[in-house]
Amino acid sequence: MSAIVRDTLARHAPAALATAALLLATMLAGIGLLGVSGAFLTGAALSFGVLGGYNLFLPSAGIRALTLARIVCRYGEKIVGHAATLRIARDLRVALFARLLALSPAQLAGLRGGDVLARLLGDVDAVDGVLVRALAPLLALAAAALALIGWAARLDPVSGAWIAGTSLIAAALASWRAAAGRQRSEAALARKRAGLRASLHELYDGAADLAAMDATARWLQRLPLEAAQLGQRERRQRLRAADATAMLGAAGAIGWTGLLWLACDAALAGRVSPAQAAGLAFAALALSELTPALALAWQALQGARASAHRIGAVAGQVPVVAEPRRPQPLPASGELLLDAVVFAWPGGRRVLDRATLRLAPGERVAIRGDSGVGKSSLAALVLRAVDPAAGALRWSGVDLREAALSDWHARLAWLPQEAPVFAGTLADNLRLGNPAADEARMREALACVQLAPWVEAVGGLSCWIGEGGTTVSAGQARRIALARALLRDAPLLVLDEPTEGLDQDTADAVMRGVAQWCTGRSVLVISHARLPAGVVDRELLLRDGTLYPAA
Ligand SMILES: Nc1ncnc2c1ncn2[C@@H]1O[C@H](COP(=O)(O)OP(=O)(O)OP(=O)(O)O)[C@@H](O)[C@H]1O
Repeated sequence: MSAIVRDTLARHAPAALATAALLLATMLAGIGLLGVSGAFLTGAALSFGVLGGYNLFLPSAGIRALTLARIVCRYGEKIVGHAATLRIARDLRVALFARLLALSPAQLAGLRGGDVLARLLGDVDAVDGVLVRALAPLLALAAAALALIGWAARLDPVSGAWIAGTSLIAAALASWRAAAGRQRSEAALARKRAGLRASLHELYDGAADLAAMDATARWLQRLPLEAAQLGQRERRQRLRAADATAMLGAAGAIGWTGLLWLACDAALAGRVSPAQAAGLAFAALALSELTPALALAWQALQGARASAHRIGAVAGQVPVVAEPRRPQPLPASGELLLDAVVFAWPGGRRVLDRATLRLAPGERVAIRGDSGVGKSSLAALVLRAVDPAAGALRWSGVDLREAALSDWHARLAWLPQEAPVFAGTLADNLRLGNPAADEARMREALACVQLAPWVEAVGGLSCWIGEGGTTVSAGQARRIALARALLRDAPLLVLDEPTEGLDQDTADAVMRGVAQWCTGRSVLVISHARLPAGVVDRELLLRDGTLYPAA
């Protein structure tokens, strides 16, 4: 089982035990209720007409007490169990999300976006219910069976042995039905669910492109097929659960018929009173009614194990960028040095080969180079999304591998190549860069990226922007993301293609504004475009993994 699932469940073990205890109390109250009722009715019927021959009050008080206890315990079990389930879901999602964040994009590259979402939602759902749907019922049922066996054995050892034997057979039947190939089929089911979710996610994400390519119909054809396959598997699972339940029900009925015969025999032989024999038979009946739940509990356990495995497959990855044991303090500002850096993506060619760059405090440097030459890879190294194979990146002499990631990221503002625009107001989007930025500062940043007239036209900073920037043009979205990066109060800015998609005049005006805004801060600009004079202090060309002064 994955460590984050094990640790999360272990943290909630007291709640799990409380749930199992309440469920056990509910079961015992139910068993006792039927047993006492059976004994009461039989005793009362047999003493009919005998004045003062039967004490009606004690059993009827017992019945009332057990009824009340059953209701209260059931209520308590629901409250405690569901609260624990929700807390487990919360903790697991947070822990898994934190693990996902620590992984480099390359480590998640093998997973479809929808699949990651499926692990965060569907698989966590399957695991969080393991207490209420599987562990608590299994524990409580075992304890209730033991309690009944103990009581029955004291009353009549033959009946006790019979209940013990039939309970063992029921448990063996349930685990046999759960074991054979079940783990594999639950894993396949979880994979199919994730696959369908991922396809839907991609359909939604790429709807415009699919429509433009006239490929929507072809894509849509896949969905019913995937849904049908999933439906088929789920039906098969349900049938298996139904047949295991029926099997357990039949075993329980046969076992109970045998017990009825044994109880009558014990009464006739005078080993127990008729009322006790009836109590025994009815209590065993209550237990046999509970045993079919074993099948569902086993199935929930297997489903949770398969999902825990899927969560572990993602969460168990070791982040390629490790945090140092004893982080070195990082100066607030300083020189960035790429010192003979060598880097290759896993399985790829050397993208950087002893690349060296010295970026003095307040200096602005542009890096140019052909597409695919490694400019964004260099930015990934600066961000420490990955670490170099040889050489080092240093900030004021401190190797970045020796510093805490959060400390380093606090010194950075980054505009990625595919910067997202989030659903919310323009102000919400800008404050992601700097939560303390006031309206005047945000307006200045927008003016710097040549968006001031547009902001007035759309009604100000409270203008709503759709998810992915659906209500703004690509160039506007790019500039909103750039303004967000500018607002961040960091000594080093890394801007990856800041003017992509802009016309030359606007691009030049934006870059002049950026240069002015960033006076005193270090800037690393990755750009295909020629920058206007004065925007950067130096231009470098990345070729064959090495940085050269640009001509
Ligand atoms: N996450 C990644 N995993 C594996 N390989 C990658 C990854 N990112 C980039 N690469 C590879 O590294 C090489 C350099 O890519 P990079 O994105 O750094 O180039 P670039 O100069 O920024 O290109 P462009 O100007 O087109 O954005 C390419 O061959 C690319 O396929």
